[in-house]
Amino acid sequence: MIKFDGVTKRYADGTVAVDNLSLEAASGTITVFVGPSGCGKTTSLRMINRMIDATTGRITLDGQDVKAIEPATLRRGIGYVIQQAGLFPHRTIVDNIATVPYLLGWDRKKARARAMDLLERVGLDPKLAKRYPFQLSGGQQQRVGVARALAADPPVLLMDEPFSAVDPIVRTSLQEELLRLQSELHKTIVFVTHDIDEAVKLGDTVAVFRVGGHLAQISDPATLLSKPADDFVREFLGRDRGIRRLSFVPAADVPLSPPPDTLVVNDGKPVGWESDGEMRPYGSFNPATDSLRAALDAALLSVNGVAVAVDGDGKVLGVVAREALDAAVSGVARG
Ligand SMILES: Nc1ncnc2c1ncn2[C@@H]1O[C@H](COP(=O)(O)OP(=O)(O)OP(=O)(O)O)[C@@H](O)[C@H]1O
Repeated sequence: MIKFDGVTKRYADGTVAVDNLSLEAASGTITVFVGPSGCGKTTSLRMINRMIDATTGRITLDGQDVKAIEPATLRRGIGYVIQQAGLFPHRTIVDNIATVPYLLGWDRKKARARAMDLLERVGLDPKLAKRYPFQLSGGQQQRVGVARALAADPPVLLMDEPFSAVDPIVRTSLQEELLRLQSELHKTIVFVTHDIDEAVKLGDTVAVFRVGGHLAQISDPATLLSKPADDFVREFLGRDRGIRRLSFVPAADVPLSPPPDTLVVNDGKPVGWESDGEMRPYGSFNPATDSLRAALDAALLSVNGVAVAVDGDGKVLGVVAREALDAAVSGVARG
C-alpha cells in the first residue's frame, strides 16, 4: 500500500502544489489521480518515487517511509510511464524495454528474452523489436513504454498521463490492454489523468484533486458518480453523470422475456426486426458481461426500443421489454 500522510509540497518560488494530502492507494489496485490542469497530480505522483521530495508529511510504501530509501533503490521497485513514452531514440525497441534489467546487471540474453516476452504481452508484434522508436506509431510507442516499465517486474507502477497523446481509438485500446494486463499482474498502480472518463474506466479508486493540491473526493467510481462530494466534483464529472453511472451496474439482473415473432433469427443469432415487410436494425447486449448502460444502448439502437439479449456466442437469450429496462434504470436512480 502507498500512503500519503499530511503531505505538502511547496516549490522554491512559494507555490503550494500539494496541500496536506492524505490518501491511500491499496496494493494490487489502480488508483487514479484526476483533476484540472495544475492541481498537483504530477507533483503528488513524483513524490512517490522521489523525483520530487515532499516539503512536509510522509509517504510510505508498505509501511516504509520513502525518504528512508535511497532513490535509486526505491525506483528499481517502481515502474514509471510518461506521456509520449519517453523512449531512448538511439536504442532499439528490445533494448529500450530491457533498460532496467541491463541496469540491474541481468545477462543480456535473459534481459532480451524478458523484453521479447513483454513485447508480446503488451500486444506488439515481435518483429518490431529491432526497430527504433521513430519507426513506431504513437500508440505502439506507448505500449513499449508500458513494457519497459514492467521489465523488472516492479510491484508498483506510476503512470503519468500515459495515453494522452494518442487518438481516441488507440487510447481506448491502450486502456483495455492495461486493464487486461492488470487482471493478470495485480500491480499497485497510480495513474494520473485529467480525463474523468479515463479515470472512472480505469480506477478501482478515483481521487479527485482541485487546484491548490487539495483532495476533493476519493472513492470508487460508482460512488463518485452517484454521490459527488460537492459542486466542484459534480461539475468536474460533467453532464452525463447519470448515464455513466449505469456503466457500473451489471445487466445480469434485468428480467428477459421470450423474443417476439418480429425478431428475425438465423442459426440462433439475431438478424433484425421485421417491420412493414422490411428488416430493421436491432441492438444487442450480453447480460453476463455487459452493464445496464450497454442494455440501454441496445434498446436505443433497436428500431422498436427493445434490446436483444445474446450469449457469448451471439445467440439470442431473450429480449428486454421497455418496462423492465425502465424499472432497472429507475432502481439505479433511487439507489
Ligand atoms: N518546479 C516547479 N516550481 C514551481 N511551481 C511548480 C513547479 N512544478 C510545478 N509547479 C506548480 O505546481 C502546481 C501543480 O503542478 P502539477 O504539475 O503537479 O499539476 P498537474 O495537476 O499535474 O497539472 P497538469 O495536468 O497540467 O500536468 C502548478 O501550479 C504548477 O505550476
